[in-house]
Amino acid sequence: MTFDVATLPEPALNPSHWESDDLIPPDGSAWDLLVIGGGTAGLVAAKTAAGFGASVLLIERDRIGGDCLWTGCVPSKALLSAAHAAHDARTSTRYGIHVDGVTVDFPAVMAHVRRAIATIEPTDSPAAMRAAGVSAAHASARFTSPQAAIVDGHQVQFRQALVATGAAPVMPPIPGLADAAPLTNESVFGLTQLPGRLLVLGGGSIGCELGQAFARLGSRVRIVEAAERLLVREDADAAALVTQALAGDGVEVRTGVAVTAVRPDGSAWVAELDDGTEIGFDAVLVAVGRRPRTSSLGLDVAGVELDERGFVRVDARLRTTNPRIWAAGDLTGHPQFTHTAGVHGSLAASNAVLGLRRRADVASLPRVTFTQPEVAGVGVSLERARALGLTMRTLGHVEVDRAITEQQTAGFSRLVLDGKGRVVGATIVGPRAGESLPEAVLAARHGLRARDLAASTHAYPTYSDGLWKAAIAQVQAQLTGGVTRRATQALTSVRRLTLRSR
Ligand SMILES: Cc1cc2nc3c(=O)[nH]c(=O)nc-3n(C[C@H](O)[C@H](O)[C@H](O)COP(=O)(O)OP(=O)(O)OC[C@H]3O[C@@H](n4cnc5c(N)ncnc54)[C@H](O)[C@@H]3O)c2cc1C
Ligand SMILES: NC(=O)c1ccc[n+]([C@@H]2O[C@H](COP(=O)([O-])OP(=O)(O)OC[C@H]3O[C@@H](n4cnc5c(N)ncnc54)[C@H](O)[C@@H]3O)[C@@H](O)[C@H]2O)c1
Repeated sequence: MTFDVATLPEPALNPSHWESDDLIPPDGSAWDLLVIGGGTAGLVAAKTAAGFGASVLLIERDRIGGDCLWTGCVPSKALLSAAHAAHDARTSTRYGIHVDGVTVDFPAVMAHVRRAIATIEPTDSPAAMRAAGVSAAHASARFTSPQAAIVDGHQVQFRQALVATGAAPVMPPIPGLADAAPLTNESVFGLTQLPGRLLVLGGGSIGCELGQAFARLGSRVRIVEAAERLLVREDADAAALVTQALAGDGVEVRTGVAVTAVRPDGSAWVAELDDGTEIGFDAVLVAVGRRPRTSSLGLDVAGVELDERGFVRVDARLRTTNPRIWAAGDLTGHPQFTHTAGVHGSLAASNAVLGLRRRADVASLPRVTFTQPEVAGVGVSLERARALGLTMRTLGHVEVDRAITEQQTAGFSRLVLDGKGRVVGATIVGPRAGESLPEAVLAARHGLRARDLAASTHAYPTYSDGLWKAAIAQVQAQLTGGVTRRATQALTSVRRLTLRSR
């Protein structure tokens, strides 16, 4: 079986030819800020700098909007929403609602995915950039010196520059894999037919999200993950709940094994695993991580060093080893999220243009994996909390009334607290967990304590009750232990005596 992996077909979705602005800066000599890469980091940086009155030239070689808009967050979340709708229809019997004959119209699902992209695209478009005061050019850029780059054959001088060229999917060197035309995030959203049997290499965020999406849309999905478990960056018990949900979706999860070779099998393919087993498949999606896009940029000529993993080396203020060049987003080695790219792009631009010395936040960056159940986390993980001897409060969602009313109790809310009771981490697993996370992010960022969360009334019945109840449990534990307990008991006795004597 062969899949027609076209690039996104609608003209509105393929604005690969757009008019470039003039490459000559307004003062005729040098741009205040040259931004290379028009993904989230570059876009936010360019708009921020232009907002401060800087002359800004943004260079993008493909589509403005980058991975998030075209091949990442937006299409994956749109695909997941369709898949979850199919799942809800199939499983509504538990609420006494019977839906017969759920069918998936895959081309219509993909049209929904493209509509989501097309609706968001105008906010990131070249026109939007111009409206924000940014000059944008459709070209590749390469540094030719620490203060100049070549763009479309033209030398461009800059006072400062920001590199934001993102990351690309890693392709493992498995013999025979290339012959099977492996899908990546760059091609999977161009599928026009649902794969019958989909093999997914990698059980990280992409593997779990897209593995679940395709399974719920009707593919027979197998995920092969080299590590001992899925979602290695999340708490083990959170990952276990996702593994359980995937099994419920019919996904076969194989961990601790690796594919050693791929060979053809008629019109399909077979993957050979290092435990001696084999998996037959029609299409394979590779999601084993992403490598920074740093080649062909002339970074060496510009004096910009890479770290030992190949990411652009930046200091806490996002300055590279060339003091005139900054970097933000997926190519820096910071967690690869759109919100990180945006916040760091803005921060790097502010530091560059205004000469500020703001430092990038790395301790309270949120993470959300949009499977069902959703997994949301910030700060210190369970494993690290144990190693550091920190306090943890975990509340199972069997105690959250909203979860009970929705029959979605397979989840939990966890707070990690330091010795002073300050929130230093949180993990939430359950429906819309990412929507309950921000208060934990706020707490971790501003040193709030469990008692601050406990003292803030949460609406009933919401999923945020989970975190609230965990905070209350912590406060109650403090009140019923040691000195505090003796003090409250003494107060109660005094009050009792006072009232008796009246
Ligand atoms: C399937 C998938 C799902 C994801 N889901 C989420 C999610 O739900 N939430 C989340 O927070 N994150 C998600 N991410 C991660 C998120 O997409 C990235 O972290 C984010 O897009 C990084 O932005 P960036 O600006 O660093 O890079 P990019 O978006 O990759 O932008 C870099 C741009 O630079 C351009 N470029 C490269 N080289 C040159 C050159 N030499 N000259 C000119 N231009 C150049 C590229 O064409 C590209 O447009 C997802 C990623 C994937 C793959
Ligand atoms: N919801 C989100 O925010 C979201 C969604 C998707 C992607 N992303 C971002 O994109 C990045 C890349 O995603 P990803 O899933 O490709 O990477 P990842 O790092 O999250 O996971 C890759 C997985 O592949 C495994 N692996 C490596 N080599 C392998 C091999 N040869 N065979 C089998 N397994 C192998 C690794 O052990 C790891 O678990 C993520 O780090 C994340 O930051 C975010």
